[in-house]
Amino acid sequence: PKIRKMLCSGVCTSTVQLPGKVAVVTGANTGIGKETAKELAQRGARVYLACRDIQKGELVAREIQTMTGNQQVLVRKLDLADTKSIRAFAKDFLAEEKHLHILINNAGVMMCPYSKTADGFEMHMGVNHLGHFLLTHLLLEKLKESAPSRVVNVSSLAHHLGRIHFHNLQGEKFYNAGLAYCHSKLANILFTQELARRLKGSGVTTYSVHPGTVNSELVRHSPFMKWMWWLFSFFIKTPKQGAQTSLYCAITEGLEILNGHHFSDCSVAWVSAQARNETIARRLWDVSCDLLGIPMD
Ligand SMILES: NC(=O)c1ccc[n+]([C@@H]2O[C@H](COP(=O)([O-])OP(=O)(O)OC[C@H]3O[C@@H](n4cnc5c(N)ncnc54)[C@H](OP(=O)(O)O)[C@@H]3O)[C@@H](O)[C@H]2O)c1
Repeated sequence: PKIRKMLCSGVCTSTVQLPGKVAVVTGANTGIGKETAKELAQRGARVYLACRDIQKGELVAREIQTMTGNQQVLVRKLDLADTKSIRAFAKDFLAEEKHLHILINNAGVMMCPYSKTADGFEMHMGVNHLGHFLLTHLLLEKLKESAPSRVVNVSSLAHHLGRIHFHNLQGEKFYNAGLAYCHSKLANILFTQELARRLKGSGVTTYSVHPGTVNSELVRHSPFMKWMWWLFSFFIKTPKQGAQTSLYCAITEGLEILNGHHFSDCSVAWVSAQARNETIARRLWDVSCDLLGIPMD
């Protein structure tokens, strides 16, 4: 238990309550996203579970409603591997809701065999980075109108192994499933830093997080990783523990001065040299806009 406590530190101790606040959590039907949504609902927020599988989402929404007594837990369809679905989600959300105070870009895929999204993007880059990039762009005005508001991008320690190869962003030339995940998690941090720079003074702040090594379904595509997760399951975080840093960045008072920073175990964490490179962050922003057909400013 002592080793586990040491490895699984970082608890969000904030007592902030969230009545009247609106939150969206992507990939909220399982793992870290589900626990993050539960924590937000527990504090009284209206929480949208943005899931690609509505049935799974409804089951979880009922579970959270029963556990927290908060009936304002809603499920909406969002498939980040399809820009049409992202646009439809945003359109309906904007029509339905007056505010958005917390956006948690949590959903993710890891170590998929080479495959493409509906729009032809490599799956890791498409879902983990481009999907959330577009979603955030579409919801940005609402976040600004609702300020103070926050965007939390769930990245990973694995970003240290990532590189942004602009000539091979779609990974077609030399595909490695493990590295493809790392590249997309690096993109999450670069996106956060560029977004923070662009949002300065708007009242919207943004953070990237490493949730820790968490026992979840993320390793579903890799039998080896599944076995490793099983072997070390006693030492790694539970999804509830994994949700703490996202929650910390979403609700902790006074965190605005750390706009754009990366967090792990509810503290500021070190990022790789490439993740600190402003030129790469700006170029990735422009390339992402170009790929998604978003006008560049
Ligand atoms: N677990 C770890 O050790 C760890 C470490 C570092 C970072 N992270 C990050 O933490 C985040 C959450 O991961 P997790 O561990 O909770 O994994 P998980 O249990 O596999 O949950 C991932 C969530 O993302 C959803 N998702 C996948 N593809 C999607 C798509 N195309 N559209 C919409 N939703 C989609 C999944 O939906 P379905 O259930 O429908 O597939 C699921 O709800 C990820 O960004 C991951 O990279 C995890």
